[in-house]
Amino acid sequence: MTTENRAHHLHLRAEDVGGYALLPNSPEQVAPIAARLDEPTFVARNREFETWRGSLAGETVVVTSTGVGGPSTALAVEELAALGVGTMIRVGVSGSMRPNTRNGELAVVTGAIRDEGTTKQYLPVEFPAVATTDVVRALQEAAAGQGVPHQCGLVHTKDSYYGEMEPERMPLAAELTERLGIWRRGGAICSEMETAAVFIVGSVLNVRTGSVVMMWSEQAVRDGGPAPAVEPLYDTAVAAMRRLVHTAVGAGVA
Ligand SMILES: O=P(O)(O)O[C@H]1O[C@H](CO)[C@@H](O)[C@H]1O
Ligand SMILES: O=c1cc[nH]c(=O)[nH]1
Repeated sequence: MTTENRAHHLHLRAEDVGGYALLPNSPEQVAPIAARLDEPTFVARNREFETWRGSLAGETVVVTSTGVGGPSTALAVEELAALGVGTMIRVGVSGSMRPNTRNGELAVVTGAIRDEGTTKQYLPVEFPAVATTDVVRALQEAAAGQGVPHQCGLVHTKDSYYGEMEPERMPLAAELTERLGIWRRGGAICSEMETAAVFIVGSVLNVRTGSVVMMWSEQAVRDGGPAPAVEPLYDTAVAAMRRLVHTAVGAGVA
């Protein structure tokens, strides 16, 4: 905490947050997600961390950007948890690892392959990075309820975007390519850069966590074509959070 009782990196105070957080990656994604909450208000910005606050069924929900990758995501989860947030959902974009995935399909993530460095400073690799069951269920029900095509499964979390996109360019080309093949054969459905940190830091701090990521099809990634529309992703994440809030306050799901 800073001298003004603000979290060191997020610049938030305990009274700024409630029990729930949605975690996109980029500051530009925060306001559009917060616009789906009641009474969205800008709260703070420092470095890559921008936070807006709103509410669902009268409960405070914050939307905070995590920045790219494990280190900054771990900071965000740590500081939000210290301020009292107990439920967090990552909301992002990923590259599909399955040939028949449609461009823009969602992945409701059940677990993450820890092919990154941050979480190894929390728990040994034998410890699984898994989502919390009721958050997974809320995300599945929200996607189904909105008619959004989705798959449920494992995500690959890595540190090097270009190591995934252009492994052949790297000195470690053979190893990177082999490992990507291994994750595919093991059943990974897509690849991104933050979910393992959300799940592992969440486990250590006793936070409920989930992750929903939109998948670029392999062809769209290869073509560098336009990104699929993110509205179904944002709608699904907010609808899932609404379900979790309604369950907690004992109201029916709207
Ligand atoms: O679309 P977002 O959520 O930023 O996430 C994906 O895109 C970034 C790389 O371009 C990585 O952070 C990866 O996880
Ligand atoms: O393929 C992709 C697309 C988005 N983000 C990633 O990390 N990988």
